[in-house]
Amino acid sequence: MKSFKKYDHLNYSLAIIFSAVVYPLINLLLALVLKRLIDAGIDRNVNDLKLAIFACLLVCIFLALSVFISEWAKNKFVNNFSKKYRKFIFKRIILSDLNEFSANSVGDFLATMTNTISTIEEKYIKSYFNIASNSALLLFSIMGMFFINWKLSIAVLIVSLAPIFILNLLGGKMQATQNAALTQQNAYVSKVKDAFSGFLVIKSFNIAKQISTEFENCNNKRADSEFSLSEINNVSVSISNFSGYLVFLVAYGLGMFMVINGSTSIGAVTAIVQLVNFIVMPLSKLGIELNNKKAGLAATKTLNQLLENLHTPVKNDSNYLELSKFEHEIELSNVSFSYPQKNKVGKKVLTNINLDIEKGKKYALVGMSGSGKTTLLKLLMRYYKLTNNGSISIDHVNINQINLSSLYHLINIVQQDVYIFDNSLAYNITLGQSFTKQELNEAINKSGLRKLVDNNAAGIKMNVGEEGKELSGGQKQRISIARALIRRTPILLMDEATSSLDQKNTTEIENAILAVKDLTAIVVTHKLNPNLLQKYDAIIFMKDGTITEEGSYDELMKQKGDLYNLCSLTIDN
Ligand SMILES: Nc1ncnc2c1ncn2[C@@H]1O[C@H](COP(=O)(O)OP(=O)(O)OP(=O)(O)O)[C@@H](O)[C@H]1O
Repeated sequence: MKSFKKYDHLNYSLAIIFSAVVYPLINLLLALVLKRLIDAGIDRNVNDLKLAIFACLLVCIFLALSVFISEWAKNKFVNNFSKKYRKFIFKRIILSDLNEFSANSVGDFLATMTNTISTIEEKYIKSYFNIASNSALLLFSIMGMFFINWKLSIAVLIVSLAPIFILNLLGGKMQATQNAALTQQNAYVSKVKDAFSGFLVIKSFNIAKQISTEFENCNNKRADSEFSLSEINNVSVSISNFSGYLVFLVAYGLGMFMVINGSTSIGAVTAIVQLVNFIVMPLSKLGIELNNKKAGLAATKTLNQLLENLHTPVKNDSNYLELSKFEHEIELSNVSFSYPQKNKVGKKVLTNINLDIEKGKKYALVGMSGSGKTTLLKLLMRYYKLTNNGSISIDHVNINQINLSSLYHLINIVQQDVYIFDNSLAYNITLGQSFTKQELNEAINKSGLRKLVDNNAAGIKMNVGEEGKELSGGQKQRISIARALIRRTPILLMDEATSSLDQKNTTEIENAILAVKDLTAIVVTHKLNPNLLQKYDAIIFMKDGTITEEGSYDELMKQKGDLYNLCSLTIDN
């Protein structure tokens, strides 16, 4: 809890003061004025009785006020905690590196942002306050009882404390069961996510029945683990209830014996029974809350394990260089790369790549499937960091030393798989950043989206649906191209960005990119159109993770090497 207080110090302190100090104190006062009231009645002392009634009324008002303030402050704290903690976790996830993010499934993150955080809020945070207030209530009530009659108090205490030991034994089992329940809940969220995201595959391959069976297994395990949890809760509540009844029996029974033999008054027994209420109730709640806290702790551990694998974002980016312009060249020197793998060394995907990319030139990156073209672009985007093997620099500055936001002002990528947000067409191009109307129109025209905009009554405000379901594959790719063009970064990477477009549209878009004078572009393409390839300053040919040829289209065709062979293969087919 220590680390959670920082989310709202003021309301945390208010809640603790009112629930763990003010409320139990006033409660104790109520028992004492009640004793005065009953004894005044039995003594037939009207003045004392009037005074005691007035005092009781005042105490009741303060009691109600203190409950209101402590609940308000507690809810406010939980509310602020919930806002800030979710924001903090979301930021940690969204700012993580691509390889750290890919080490977990999206379902894991979804479950963390829903189930795990809710369990921490509901079980850990709320139980913390409840434990504090119930412990204080218990302590003040015991003190009051001892003050009124210590002998009766000892008997009541012995009966009250027995169930705590029994409940404590259940705590370990509770934590293990909660862990298991959380794992099942997370698996359930992942399964549901997979089923709905892969709806089209499920329909097309006729596997709805099999997926339903998988869901049923997962759902049964989730429900069973929830039931095990409720069973342990049920046992806790029953033990607490039974001990509660027993405490009343001892307080009333023994108290009345003491009244008969004249060692205490009826007022004192009533006050003690009133205080017993505040021993029984907190005791039964404490058992439950201690178990809740253990369950909440288990969720906190799960979340911390996930965060441990995500790097802490650097607050002060001053260690990194700001690069505001691209003036000369990108240099790849001895670049070798393997994708990071858990507990083993991954297969080498790139070997000793040496390449100079000059400002303003256009390069076509060509090669067989799996030869490493996409990987090369990913390294230029610094999605993965090169560690020992080689370096990539822009204008002689190693990209590992450039701060990411300034790097992405220089370089941008259009990928084959486009993620479309459930928002308007304009939002999907600007991504919520501000651009002028003219800039937006220019990007729409160059990416070939004009017809789509003009044919829709809502124009650029048209909603494209969840994951762009109201768009064709080609339209999604055009949006991705518009996203890159509007940003006018001096370096543009295109990874089969026109694969869903026909030859005419591909030619139009590639021509538009080739025509941008100062733009440095690397375009991965499988469409080996001689008319287009001739327009590139150079063609880079990749094979098995290495560059085997580099030169203009005419030079490479004359060489009759890899490009020639690939083009012949394409024409033959
Ligand atoms: N995230 C990854 N983890 C491990 N290996 C990967 C990963 N991504 C790609 N690879 C492997 O790296 C190699 C190169 O893949 P890459 O996607 O760079 O090739 P490519 O030339 O772009 O292929 P294509 O033309 O089919 O898109 C392949 O053998 C692939 O299996």
